[in-house]
Amino acid sequence: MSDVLSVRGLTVTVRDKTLVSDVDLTVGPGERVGLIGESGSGKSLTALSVLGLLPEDVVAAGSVQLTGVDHELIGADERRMSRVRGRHLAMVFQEPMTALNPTMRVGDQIAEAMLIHRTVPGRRAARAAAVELLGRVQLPRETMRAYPHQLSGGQRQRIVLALALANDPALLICDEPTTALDVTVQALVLDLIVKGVVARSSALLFITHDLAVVATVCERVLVMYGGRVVESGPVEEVFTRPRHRYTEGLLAASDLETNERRLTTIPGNVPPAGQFPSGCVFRNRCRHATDVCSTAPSWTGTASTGFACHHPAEVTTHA
Ligand SMILES: Nc1ncnc2c1ncn2[C@@H]1O[C@H](COP(=O)(O)OP(=O)(O)OP(=O)(O)O)[C@@H](O)[C@H]1O
Repeated sequence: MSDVLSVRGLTVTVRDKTLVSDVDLTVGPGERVGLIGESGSGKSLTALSVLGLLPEDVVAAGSVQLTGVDHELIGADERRMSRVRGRHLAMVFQEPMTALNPTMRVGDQIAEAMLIHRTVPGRRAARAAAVELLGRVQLPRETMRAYPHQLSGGQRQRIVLALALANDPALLICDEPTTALDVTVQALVLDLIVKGVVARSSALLFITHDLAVVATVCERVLVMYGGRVVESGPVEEVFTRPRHRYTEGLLAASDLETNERRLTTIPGNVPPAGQFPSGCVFRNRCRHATDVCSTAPSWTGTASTGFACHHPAEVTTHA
């Protein structure tokens, strides 16, 4: 099957300064791809180029193709891009308030997103679908009547996720979606993002500087440095056998343990990397990332039955 997103030779410039150079990037159907790199490495500009949301003085060149859209996205005018965004391509940014209308009830905002793109037959169906979407992000029906300011940061980000997924986009782009959230709700929002894209077979491009999050959420990763992609590959491969010196440094500076190191520290019935059941969203990491499981690991299970991480707060089964 052909790629959902295909970025070829993307270069971003401001006046005579090149900020992103010759980036190639693909995301396959249903694939979850991470884009990592230090601050200023060009991750957000790459995403904004795909979304057609670059600031006025910043110019993108190259090619961006999206499945289901029969025109080139680079250089497409705002009229065309507004038909693509929210329908074929959706996004969740760091700050949920920037994506929400403060004067409108959130139920109406979700319903409106479907009505604008005519993916539902009418207002009644849109409201019913909005209630269902709220349920999928674990918010009660009553949330329909809430205004954004009446909700917590985590609840708002779940509304933004419901909005983003409302029209079953082929691709969801998340740029640091949990960075501004309290650590206690970060894991829940990440889990809902993964469940949301898996349920819809949507592809995911996930931007973060947090390697533990990439290991939890993504299957493949691209590493950016100085506006270029310097390394890419399956997450386990890049994180255990980095080829580029910058990736090595990034790993060393993070609190992410390599599979090898972690497996030697985890007692019990944990198999070597690569033997985890295919389709296991969290692979050999629990959703609590390194904080709890690497210091007090407690894994049980076998390759045939799946694995469970027994965290005090909850049990995550990896099947
Ligand atoms: N409008 C602009 N004009 C000039 N330079 C810009 C503009 N926007 C971004 N840049 C520069 O482009 C480079 C890449 O920025 P970008 O926001 O893509 O980085 P990033 O990897 O997403 O970083 P972060 O993780 O901090 O968000 C940075 O050096 C930034 O200062």
